Amino acid sequence: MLTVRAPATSANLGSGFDVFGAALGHPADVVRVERASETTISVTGAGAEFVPTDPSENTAGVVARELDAPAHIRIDKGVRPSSGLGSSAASAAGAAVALNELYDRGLSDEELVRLAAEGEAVVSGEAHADNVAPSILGGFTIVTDDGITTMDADLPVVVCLPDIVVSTRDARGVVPETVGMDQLVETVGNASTLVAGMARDDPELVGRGLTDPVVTPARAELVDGYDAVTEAAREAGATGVTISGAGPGVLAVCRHRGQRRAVASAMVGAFADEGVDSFAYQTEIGRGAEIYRA
Ligand SMILES: Nc1ncnc2c1ncn2[C@@H]1O[C@H](COP(=O)(O)OP(=O)(O)O)[C@@H](O)[C@H]1O
Ligand SMILES: N[C@@H](CCOP(=O)(O)O)C(=O)O
Repeated sequence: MLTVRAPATSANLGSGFDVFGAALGHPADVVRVERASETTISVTGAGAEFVPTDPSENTAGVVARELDAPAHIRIDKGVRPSSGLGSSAASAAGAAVALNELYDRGLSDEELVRLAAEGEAVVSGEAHADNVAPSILGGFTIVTDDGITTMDADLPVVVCLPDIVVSTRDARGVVPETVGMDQLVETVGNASTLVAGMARDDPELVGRGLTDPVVTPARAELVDGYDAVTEAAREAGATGVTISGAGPGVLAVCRHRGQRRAVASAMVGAFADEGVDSFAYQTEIGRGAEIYRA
């Protein structure tokens, strides 16, 4: 038996649609694997009732199939499904790391990310790796067709999770198919600012770089109260705010750790004013998947 803790992640970070991602200190999925002749899956924890146990529909089961590594897989969900916090990716990442170790396959980090992305494809319809990369590698990640760049980053964040469901598949449906040159220039500028901010652990630059004129405005329509929550977080001191992944989670970058409480409370309060219950994680950019032997 082998246990892996695979963290939640926040993809896109506004200006880096389908490219940027960051591991969060918490929450996380815990994936336990045991060799078996056939793969079985059991799921407990947050939103377990919404997670399929058929291996061909579960991201962890698809990873086991792709790696030809049958196992009894037990998933304890810390990351609520359809949250924008990479829930399905955390299980895929945890399974990839765990089964690679259990079966001694010796895959490289990059191979593990590609394998976990295949698991993700069962949910979103395509193999995007911007959640599985940070869940496996930790820190801030940049995923392109040419490879993965990782960066350690020390940044306090709040992620507020409203009690509404937005599936990644639906949220991909509202993304505009074309962009104008002005929007392209603005996005490149903001993405560059964000990367410089990550390299310097500078919350002002990262906050500025979170702004995106294309994807986030389209998706904000799916998140009740998004504008009010953004304004409240900024008033409480956040340097920048955006939708986490495909939503409905909302991510705010803070200047220092001590500020997270006020930002979290402002965001929860603003959602409540719109009649939406929510929970805020006060966290930071964190480590990638970790193996525990039991
Ligand atoms: N191991 C898994 N953990 C969570 N969700 C899973 C898993 N396998 C399949 N799913 C499906 O993935 C969907 C959630 O994924 P997604 O929409 O990408 O949300 P998130 O933003 O939280 O990743 C749900 O419909 C769920 O049934
Ligand atoms: N780049 C993807 C990321 C989806 O993240 P999730 O946490 O909502 O699964 C997208 O924006 O569609």
